[in-house]
Amino acid sequence: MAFLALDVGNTRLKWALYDEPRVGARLITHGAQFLENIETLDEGDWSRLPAPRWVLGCIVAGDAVKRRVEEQLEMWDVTPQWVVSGNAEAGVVNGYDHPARLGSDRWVAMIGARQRLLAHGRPRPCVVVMVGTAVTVEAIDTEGKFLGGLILPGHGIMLRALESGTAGLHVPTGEVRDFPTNTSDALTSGGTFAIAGAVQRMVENLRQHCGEAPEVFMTGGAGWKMAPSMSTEVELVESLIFDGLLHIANKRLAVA
Ligand SMILES: Nc1ncnc2c1ncn2[C@@H]1O[C@H](COP(=O)(O)OP(=O)(O)O)[C@@H](O)[C@H]1O
Ligand SMILES: CC(C)(COP(=O)(O)O)[C@@H](O)C(=O)NCCC(=O)O
Ligand SMILES: [K+]
Repeated sequence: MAFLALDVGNTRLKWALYDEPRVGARLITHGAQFLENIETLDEGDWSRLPAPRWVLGCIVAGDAVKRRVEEQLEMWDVTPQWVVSGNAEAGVVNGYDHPARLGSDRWVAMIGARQRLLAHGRPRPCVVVMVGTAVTVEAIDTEGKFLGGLILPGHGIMLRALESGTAGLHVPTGEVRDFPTNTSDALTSGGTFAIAGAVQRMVENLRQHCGEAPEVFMTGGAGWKMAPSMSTEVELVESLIFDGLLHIANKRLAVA
């Protein structure tokens, strides 16, 4: 019986259909839509899918978007479940001041990352970077406690902020250069190294805290653009949120 996993961010809805709500389930098909095109899903991408028996997702895009997604899901006889960040799940302990206020995408990605880390062998500290509309950089210690994380603007927001706040920064996208010598390259490199620098700092903070170099996972729609410019080794895992959702589904749904 099929399981639909959803990740609704501030720019795009990402979806993945699996044959079961279980770790190691087979991916049947997947896709993404920009939020402005959500209304096309029921008659478009989703129209020929086998009907899912379960839908589990994380959403950070607000209630209006959530209602629009739920309207599309009415094509099937299924009630979606949305993850709320909790105090602890799948071996990750939430150190946020108010655990439920942590973005559920961040929580789910950390659960996916921790499981992947444990599958690699001995527990280690890890940093989880998500490069989407915003960029988040999370720190998890050796025991699986989420110590805290950074939120910074993504590439697009950084560029739009500079464009709207200045007279002379309206230029095409440039290249990432160590020493940029034109405005386009200066802007593109500035944004990229702002993110890379934040990650490097968090890696150092966590290494100092835990006494061991962390493993670094990167995900998100713009992760592939960031990964080559990182100063530390990163593992790019596009499916981190879906991996986390499968883990949660495995516990909540597979036994039912
Ligand atoms: N096909 C694409 N077209 C435009 N931007 C893309 C595309 N794929 C990835 N991106 C980049 O990824 C970001 C969105 O990534 P995503 O992980 O979907 O964000 P969110 O989870 O916040 O919705 C955009 O801001 C853009 O920089
Ligand atoms: C930080 C975020 C805006 C990231 O959103 P995204 O880039 O994935 O669209 C989102 O996780 C969010 O709204 N979080 C709630 C506040 C918090 O995590 O502290
Ligand atoms: K996201």
